[in-house]
Amino acid sequence: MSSMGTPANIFWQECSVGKSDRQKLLKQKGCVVWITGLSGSGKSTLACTLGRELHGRGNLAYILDGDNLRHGLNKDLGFKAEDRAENIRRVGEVAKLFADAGLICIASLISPYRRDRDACRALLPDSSFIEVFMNMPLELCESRDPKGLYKLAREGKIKGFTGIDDPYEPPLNCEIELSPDNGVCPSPCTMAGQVATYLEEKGFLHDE
Ligand SMILES: Nc1ncnc2c1ncn2[C@@H]1O[C@H](COP(=O)(O)OS(=O)(=O)O)[C@@H](OP(=O)(O)O)[C@H]1O
Ligand SMILES: Nc1ncnc2c1ncn2[C@@H]1O[C@H](COP(=O)(O)OP(=O)(O)O)[C@@H](O)[C@H]1O
Repeated sequence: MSSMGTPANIFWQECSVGKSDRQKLLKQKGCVVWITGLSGSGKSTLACTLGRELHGRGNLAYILDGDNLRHGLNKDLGFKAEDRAENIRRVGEVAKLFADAGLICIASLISPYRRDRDACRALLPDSSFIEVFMNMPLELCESRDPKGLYKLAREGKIKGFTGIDDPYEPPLNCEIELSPDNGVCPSPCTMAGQVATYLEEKGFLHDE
């Protein structure tokens, strides 16, 4: 069996209830909000705050958080480039299913490689993959260090830590870039509001 392309002797099964029917039911359009950035840049905080904001507006959203998925679906994966690529590929496929279900899927992962993120983008229909770049300086992320992982990485106790001795490739053409304003990081509510406004303006929060 090949790991690429369409497997032999496998046929696509169509069903009578489709994505547009589900979107009408939910009164919204399925999409993927993909939050990328360094550890400690605020990805999970933004994902949760945005999830809460959308819930308050009556929209159905679901969060796929890298840390959480590594407890189950991706528990067999580590942090080598191939493992990160497989991690992102699986989450991209799951996110695609959630979007097809009609949900606003919020994926929050470091996803350090541009190629892996672009492969996820290519899975989604036009403009329904919204890449949000948490463009926070390494010094800020490291000063937060809520899990103590930067400290361990600096001490050489974790090898291949993103931003320390492993790469992070910033997006070249993301839909939304969030960064400090005059050296101050905007509040989670402000940033979630900015993403929600984008979704509203692009028509994802309604079905018409
Ligand atoms: N080596 C190394 N590099 C980066 N991060 C590490 C590493 N080891 C463990 N962790 C913890 O794993 C969380 C990142 O998981 P992700 O699935 O988002 O990573 S990736 O997208 O596959 O790169 C990440 O969570 P966040 O801090 O929320 O980003 C870390 O807590
Ligand atoms: N906008 C923000 N302003 C101030 N502190 C923040 C903000 N967003 C997140 N934080 C704090 O920074 C730390 C890392 O945030 P987190 O969401 O866990 O980042 P990530 O998921 O990217 O690792 C946490 O302690 C969190 O409370």
